[in-house]
Amino acid sequence: MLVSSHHLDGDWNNGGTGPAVLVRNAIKSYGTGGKRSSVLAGFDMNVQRGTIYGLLGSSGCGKTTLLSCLVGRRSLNSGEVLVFGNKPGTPESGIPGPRVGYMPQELALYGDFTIKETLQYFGRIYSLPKAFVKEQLAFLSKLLDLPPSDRYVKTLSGGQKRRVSFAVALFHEPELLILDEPTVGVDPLLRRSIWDHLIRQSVDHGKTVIVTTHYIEEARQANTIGMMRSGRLLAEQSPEMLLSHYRLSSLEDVFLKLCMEGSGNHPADQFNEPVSIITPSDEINHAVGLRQRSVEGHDNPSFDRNNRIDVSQGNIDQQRHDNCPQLPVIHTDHSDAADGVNSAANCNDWCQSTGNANRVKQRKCRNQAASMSSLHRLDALIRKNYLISLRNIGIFLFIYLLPAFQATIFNVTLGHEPKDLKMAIVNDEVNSRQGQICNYTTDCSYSMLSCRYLRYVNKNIIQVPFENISDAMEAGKNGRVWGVVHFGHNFTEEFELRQTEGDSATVENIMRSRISVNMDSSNQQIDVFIEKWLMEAFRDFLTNFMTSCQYEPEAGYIPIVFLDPVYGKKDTSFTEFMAPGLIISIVYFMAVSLTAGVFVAERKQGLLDRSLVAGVTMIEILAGHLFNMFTIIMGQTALVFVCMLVIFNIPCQGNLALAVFITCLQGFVGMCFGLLITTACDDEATALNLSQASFIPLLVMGGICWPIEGMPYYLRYIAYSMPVTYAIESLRSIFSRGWGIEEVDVYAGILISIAWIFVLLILSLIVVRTRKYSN
Ligand SMILES: Nc1ncnc2c1ncn2[C@@H]1O[C@H](COP(=O)(O)OP(=O)(O)OP(=O)(O)O)[C@@H](O)[C@H]1O
Repeated sequence: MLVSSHHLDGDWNNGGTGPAVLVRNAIKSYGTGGKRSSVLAGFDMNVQRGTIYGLLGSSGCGKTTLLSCLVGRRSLNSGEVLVFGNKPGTPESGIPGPRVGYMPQELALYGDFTIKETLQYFGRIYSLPKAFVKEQLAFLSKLLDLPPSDRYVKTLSGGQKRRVSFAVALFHEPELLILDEPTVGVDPLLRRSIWDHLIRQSVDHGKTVIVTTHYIEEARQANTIGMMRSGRLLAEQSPEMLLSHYRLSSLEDVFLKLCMEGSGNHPADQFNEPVSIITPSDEINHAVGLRQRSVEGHDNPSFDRNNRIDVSQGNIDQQRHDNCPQLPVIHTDHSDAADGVNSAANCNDWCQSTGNANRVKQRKCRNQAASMSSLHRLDALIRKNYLISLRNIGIFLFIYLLPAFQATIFNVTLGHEPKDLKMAIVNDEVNSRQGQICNYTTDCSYSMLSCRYLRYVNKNIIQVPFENISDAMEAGKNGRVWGVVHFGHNFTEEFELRQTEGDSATVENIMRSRISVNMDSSNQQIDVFIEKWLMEAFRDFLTNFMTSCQYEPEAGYIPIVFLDPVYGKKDTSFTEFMAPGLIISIVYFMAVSLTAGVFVAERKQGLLDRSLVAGVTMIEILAGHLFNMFTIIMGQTALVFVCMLVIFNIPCQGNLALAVFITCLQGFVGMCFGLLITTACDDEATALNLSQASFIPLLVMGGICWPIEGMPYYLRYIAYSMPVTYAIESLRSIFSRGWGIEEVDVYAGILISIAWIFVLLILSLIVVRTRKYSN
């Protein structure tokens, strides 16, 4: 193969003379079983420090896959990747982290940020000083011809967005730049400017650059070119050597020739000797000239800003900088962040001890130390989340107010008595054909008692008189009335006989003294209400009649009486029964869907990959979201309680603070469940579907709208194993019984909610640790 003569066991720790990146026999495939597709098939690569490496290959040959393995976002199936002598992803490698600047192929920017805010976000992630951020912003704006920094990213053209994306990769001046097609959509002048910058970064500052490009000819400006096909390296040499060896004038022709020579499987192994440099185009002349001038000094004022400092200290500083991250790292069993801090602290000590660090080097050391701080990154993430919320203030307010709005809808619509229910009344006691009308008596006379009874029927029932039972039944069948109430011809006489006969009343007498009702029982709730009202009407009628006859009012009524309730009040409304369940379910489900949606949206927006490569851990990203969600849940809970208790007067007999606490806990349970969904799902739709799928089972089985005692026994076990069930019982006990935390029904809800939070968090962490996330 046409390769330069570096060895696998390069001198990694001799002050930075070993290869920056080394890949050996890399194998990577996607999918499993029959769907398995091989992307890297024994790929080798050797990138020297302080050089530019142009990686060329046809679309889909695995370039992006390789780069994602270099930045620690993916891992190989087998083979070895070493970056600065360490495996990416290990704490000692510093990658992901500030040592690498990554420009992914996707834009990986927040549309809602301005250019300035985008760079400020990364400034915070890397803990860069404000003055440096400002300086870099001005410098990169000029270099990359960026639009005004207060322009929102979403309003930029495709090319402008790519330049902003490029600026992000360059921003913290990393040791290793990994750029996936940085010059796509960039005009030729700007492209030259970008390459000039890359060359200066490599020559003057010893930065290593790996760049993929589809513009094969622009790769002539690289020190080394790696030509790749079908997951293998066809050649790895300087562009000049490639051109001269094949005696061709363009790299494109070389690539074609290489592909044809061995169909990508038999690289030109025969060639190993250096050959004379051919520089046929102006571009190459320019590039070579630039490299030359860069070594000697500077000719481009736009780069003099901080390069002068580095050039003066050139090699010494570079060696120190290279050494920094390779200082011994204290290995602990703590988190990545802790390891990172140790590593950074060692570096910082070393840098300070030299006593010779110039401004730039001090900054780098400081950056490296501080950027490892998890708190800084968390701060950056939390600010970013709030900024995004503010940028979408309409949606944000909607989210904040939605639970209160839902609670309002619940109170306005549910639990009220149905009104204007038509009932057919067939009263054969009153012969209207003969001009008879109801005689409403109030004394003790047994006269037209049917009419007297009907006066006590609840006003929510509209009495519709019918001549005969068949017409009334027909109206019932047609849905014009909810039922038929029928009094026989001699209802009053039969009723009187039954009263006087008492226990000796005959069956015929009993049958004829009844008020018979046929209900349309298709609507259970209406059926229950009408039945209740007709029964109540009879009780009131009888009480009135007995009183007027100076009998004991309750003498003729069924001998069961409901006295004052132990807890609550008589006729507790359905609204009051449902309120605790509703409060919990609203807060819980808002938390589930918000958390599930927000993180997947973050992945979709694209900055996730970039943040992760910058050294932000998945746990920090999740913690940032949880912090933002926490404030939202607190606000939502407060608004729901105000709505329920103050506006709609739902009574709370117990400790309000305890009720709010349990509700907030349930919000956190929902948040953790959302977190689990979000960590397990790859796309927004699946995450939202999953969160919605959990809605109905919880609603019907959590005891929100139906008592758990009404469920089959086997279902009760499932119901009680749900996260909301005990909390709803707790809240109900506080609301209607006024119970405190000493009661088992109340503290069970608290303890079980806390247990759920832990279980869901641990499951989420397990998923996070076992998965690699990408946009
Ligand atoms: N997550 C994935 N799951 C399955 N296949 C994938 C995945 N990512 C990439 N691939 C496949 O792997 C192959 C290599 O993809 P990769 O993105 O690395 O190519 P590339 O060389 O960067 O292409 P381009 O130049 O067009 O960006 C492609 O066939 C692609 O479809």
